[in-house]
Amino acid sequence: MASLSSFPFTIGKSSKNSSVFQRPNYHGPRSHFLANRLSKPMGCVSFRDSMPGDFKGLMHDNHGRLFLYNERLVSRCIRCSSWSITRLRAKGEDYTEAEEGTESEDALEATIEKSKKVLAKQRELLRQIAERKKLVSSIKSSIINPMEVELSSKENKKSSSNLNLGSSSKEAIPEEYVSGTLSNRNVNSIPSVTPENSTSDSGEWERKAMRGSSLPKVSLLRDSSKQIGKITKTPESVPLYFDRNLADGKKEPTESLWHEKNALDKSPEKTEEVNTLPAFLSKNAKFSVPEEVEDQYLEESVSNEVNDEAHDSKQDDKKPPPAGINVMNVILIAAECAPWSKTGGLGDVAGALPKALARRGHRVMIVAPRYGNYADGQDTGVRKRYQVNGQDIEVCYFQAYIDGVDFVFIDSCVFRGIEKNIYGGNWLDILKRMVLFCKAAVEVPWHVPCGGVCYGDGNLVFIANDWHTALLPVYLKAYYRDHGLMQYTRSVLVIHNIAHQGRGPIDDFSLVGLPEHYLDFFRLYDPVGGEHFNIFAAGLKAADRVVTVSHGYAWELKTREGGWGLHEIINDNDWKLSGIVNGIDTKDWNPQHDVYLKSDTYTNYSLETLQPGKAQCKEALQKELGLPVRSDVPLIGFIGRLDDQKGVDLIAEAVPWMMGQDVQLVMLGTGRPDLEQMLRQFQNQYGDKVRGWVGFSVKMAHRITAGADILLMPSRFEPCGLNQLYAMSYGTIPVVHAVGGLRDTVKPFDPYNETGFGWTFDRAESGKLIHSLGNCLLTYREYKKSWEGLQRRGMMQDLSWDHAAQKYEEVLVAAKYQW
Ligand SMILES: Nc1ncnc2c1ncn2[C@@H]1O[C@H](COP(=O)(O)OP(=O)(O)O[C@H]2O[C@H](CO)[C@@H](O)[C@H](O)[C@H]2O)[C@@H](O)[C@H]1O
Repeated sequence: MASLSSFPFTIGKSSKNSSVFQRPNYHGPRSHFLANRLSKPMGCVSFRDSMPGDFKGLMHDNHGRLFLYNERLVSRCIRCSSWSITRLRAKGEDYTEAEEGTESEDALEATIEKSKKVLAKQRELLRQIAERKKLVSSIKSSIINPMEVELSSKENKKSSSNLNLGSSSKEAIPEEYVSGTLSNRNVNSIPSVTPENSTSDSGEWERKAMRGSSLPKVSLLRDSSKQIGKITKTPESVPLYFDRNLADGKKEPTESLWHEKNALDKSPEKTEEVNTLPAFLSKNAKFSVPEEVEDQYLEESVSNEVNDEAHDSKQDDKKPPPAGINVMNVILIAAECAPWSKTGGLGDVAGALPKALARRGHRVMIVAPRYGNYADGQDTGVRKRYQVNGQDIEVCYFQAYIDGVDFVFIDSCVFRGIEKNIYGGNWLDILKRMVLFCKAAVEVPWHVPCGGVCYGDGNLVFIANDWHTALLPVYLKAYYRDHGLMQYTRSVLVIHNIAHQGRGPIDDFSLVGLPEHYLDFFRLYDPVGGEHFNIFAAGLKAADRVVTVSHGYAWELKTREGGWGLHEIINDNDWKLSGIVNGIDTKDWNPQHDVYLKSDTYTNYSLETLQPGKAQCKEALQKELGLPVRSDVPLIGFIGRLDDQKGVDLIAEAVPWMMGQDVQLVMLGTGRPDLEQMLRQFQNQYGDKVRGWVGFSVKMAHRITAGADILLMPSRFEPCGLNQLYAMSYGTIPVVHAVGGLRDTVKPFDPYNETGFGWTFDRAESGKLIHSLGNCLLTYREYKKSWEGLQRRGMMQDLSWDHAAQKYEEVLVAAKYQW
């Protein structure tokens, strides 16, 4: 750290406006409870985006505790993590008394000296604690050993009677424990796993513990009497709940089924009350925290700090994660998550963004409903009950750790069996499902141990998605932050599609279980709906930050046409809105590895094998769909929901023209019955040229993307659009309406400079579509080199989530420091 004396400043009086930067300086028990939920020291902290302009370029040490910037000394209270800022005075600078006080130069120097001593003492104390922790750790390992030793070999029996402290105890430890090979073989027999066993930073040990799925889930909670979430059964011992009604084929939870199922849920033998905090729905719930819980958090926090200190030297030679000092705990919640549940782009994003954030070093969880009996995910044994419209509904939590991400699936009778129709049922059914989901999701960081440890609320940010989960930021605020809890937890709401808002009559407010004064968050008037209840509106107001999925759409949302009645709220909250273009999951959507191209004469291909590979896929697609197998005919594809948004009617209007061309057209989609019928009709009418596949088939979507030459996306509006991104990465040329994310991502072809990725048209009209498609077909037929150039440029783009994840991180950090 830069020495204080090397700076040309002396300490002056605290700046009057410093309070704007200060978190409340609590020192009572509650505040420690909260402060310690900051989980671990934040490391060095940059305020770039969150501090006012004059704080840019903050200088700081490596542990986030003391910073010097311009004329201010910024320090962080180690006990409660609050910040304080002290104005420094430049040497020789003359301040008036009224402004800066009258401290003498000597007194100020003395203060600096005193601060230095305090810091040195703190360091020394931390060092000592680290030493002791190491000692305790080695004692614990020695205690574990004898149990294993008895099981494994008589030879090592000696060691159990020979427990020594410090280095000598190491001799008693069989080699396998020291080298760490134990975890692969006998992990179930370890009575407890503690952070002290780890050799890396606390974030890392949490992740490592999570990988060992066979570890007893509660073993990391040190003292069962102090556990926050007491789990009384191991996952294996909890019977899976099987709903006969659903097995019998009753799929959609109707109003009566809703009641019926809850009656089942209430059966005493199935109910397993979990003693957890906070339980805001319990009648006796009080927003207070028992002493012992606070103690535990205090202990854990100190332990984390100590571990961090102790491991500093080891970390030095490790490559830090890209997120560096900005590493956070992130919980993304979404109504769908690919590959388990998907009706469109939201599922793709929920399945991929968390992984990209995890690659940057964040601890990331995705929470989604458990619609089916997913093979992935173990029952954590945690049971909770929530009130929804006067009914008491039980949920349980399943958990899996995949690709560095914790997947938590919320299981309840109201979600089960609707994986093919996740937004099915009437408005009230859907609303109740989302209320239940959001109430359960906001408590996940308290109840669901991932790798043995709950996320807690420190350094935590929720990412909610679309109206289905827009209640979460509201619950976070109403149930917690308004009561002084979860003060350091933030929420970000992502707009994937503003056209769906969760609208209902104003009376529906009574269903969401919020205090009366929250009605104004939901109340909205617009000429279409009149005065109504609007969930998206409430989420936009309550969230700390709002993201939408492209820059173009961020702009459109603020217009009367693009905001769908919410433009005024969005304009009012413009300061917290960012546009971030989606990425694609390059594991799933990659022509080189695509699993759906490995059979039925399809083939994987790359930039190097583009021509033969794509030609083979085209031939395979034509065969599979029963179209004439011809390599010279341009094959045009469309994939998407059959509704107004996707501009299917524009394609319909263009079909007669298209059929006059030598082309083939393949359309895959599901949605509005009249549009589905239209697809069937085209196929009947133009059997040798058109195939209309009505249904949802991920396999066909991949195969069309690979086998088609051209992808049509005449969307009337498109927040981002993923199909054009998939198409470009498969060497398929997009022809799109230049709107929202389509305009952002498809740079029009410039034949003079041989740049661009496809064709765009500027108005959602069939004539414009025909014009662009005509130029595209001409290039396909007459300018083979240009065509190949278009394909190659598209494939060479980095469309992965990594770039977008970095942008999300900036938003998360901005939210974190927003007070
Ligand atoms: N019948 C079918 N069979 C198989 N797969 C099908 C299918 N119909 C659609 N799909 C798949 O669903 C996804 C649709 O993604 P989009 O981005 O086009 O859609 P959507 O409008 O749902 O999402 C909203 O959210 C996303 C994510 O932010 C935004 O990109 C988008 O603009 C916004 O409207 C793609 O993976 C596509 O292949």
